[in-house]
Amino acid sequence: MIVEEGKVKIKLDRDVFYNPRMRFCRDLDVLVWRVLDDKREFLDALAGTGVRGIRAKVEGGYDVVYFNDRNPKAVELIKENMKLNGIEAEVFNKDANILMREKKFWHIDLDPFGSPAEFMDSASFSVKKYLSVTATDTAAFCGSATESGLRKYFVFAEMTDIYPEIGLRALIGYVARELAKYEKGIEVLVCWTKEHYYRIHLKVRKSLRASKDTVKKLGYMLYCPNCMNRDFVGVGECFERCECGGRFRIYGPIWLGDVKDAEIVRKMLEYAKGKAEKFVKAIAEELNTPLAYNIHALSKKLKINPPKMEKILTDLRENGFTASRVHYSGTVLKTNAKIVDLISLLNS
Ligand SMILES: C[S@@+](CC[C@H](N)C(=O)[O-])C[C@H]1O[C@@H](n2cnc3c(N)ncnc32)[C@H](O)[C@@H]1O
Repeated sequence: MIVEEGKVKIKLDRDVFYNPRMRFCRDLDVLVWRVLDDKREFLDALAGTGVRGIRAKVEGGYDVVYFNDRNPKAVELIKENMKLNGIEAEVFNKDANILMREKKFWHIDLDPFGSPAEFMDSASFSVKKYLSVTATDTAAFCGSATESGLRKYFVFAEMTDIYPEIGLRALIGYVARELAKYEKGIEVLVCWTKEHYYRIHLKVRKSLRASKDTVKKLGYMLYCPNCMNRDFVGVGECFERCECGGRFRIYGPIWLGDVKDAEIVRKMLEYAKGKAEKFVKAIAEELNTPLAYNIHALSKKLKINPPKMEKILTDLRENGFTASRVHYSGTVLKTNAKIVDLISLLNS
């Protein structure tokens, strides 16, 4: 069977993984790859059918693409798919960790089954400029599988009303920590969460300065289960009890820095169409702050009917606060307002 995706054709095989549900993710990836300015080479490290690498070459504008998969059947299929799309590239049949230890790559794409953990050390060693990572074990990052998050990533989280925000930032924070071991720092170009996965695109810079700056952007969310208050502190910072008297829970480490490069997202919008345009617009309009609230969860706690999102956003802005929607939920907003200010607006 052959499927069409974007501008490419992909032959499928029942012994090689291909998920049609990730097509939208790959459509967004193509937008990112198109707007990067320094495209030297791209490693599709866990390639499956080769769809990502083929789209990186045909639609993303990469001259040199490498493919790798340890499944020999995937390697055969990648070669057939390269022919089908008229492209030439080197295809490796190795354990991705070995390949990334043997050779350094400009742009590495990691699209594993579930967790990226087993590949992060070698990818961090190898990567020179760009790193794209998928994680589908969202439960470990967002707090619904707390023990697994601790074991795999040394991230402690529990479920809160803004678990997608915390999960995505926990993944970025984890990848940043892995890179920092090799004196590499990051900037987040763009990232998103949708359905069952997180996807992050990072610019990597190798320098002591960059890695020091990156580590300074790691920290924790303080969350009071009693009153739903939340705050953020850097590593080593002191905190006190919540104003309500409740004891804070500490979730993290998570990334507290920006979650997008506005210029990259603006350029992505120039090419985005239809569903992708709507999604990228939502990312563009979202504030960079980690301070987010789920208005429905908060309204339930206050025993009031949740207001229309547009109304509460307007109220916040009219009262001098920043406010935006988020790309991953219709009931979550971001703002610089403290919970007491938000509650007083919700109650007014
Ligand atoms: C989720 S699939 C990749 C899907 C593909 N990137 C796509 O967009 O359709 C993960 C792939 O990684 C391969 N894989 C798993 N562990 C690996 C390893 N240690 N080294 C190399 N390939 C590996 C599997 O054979 C599988 O094809």
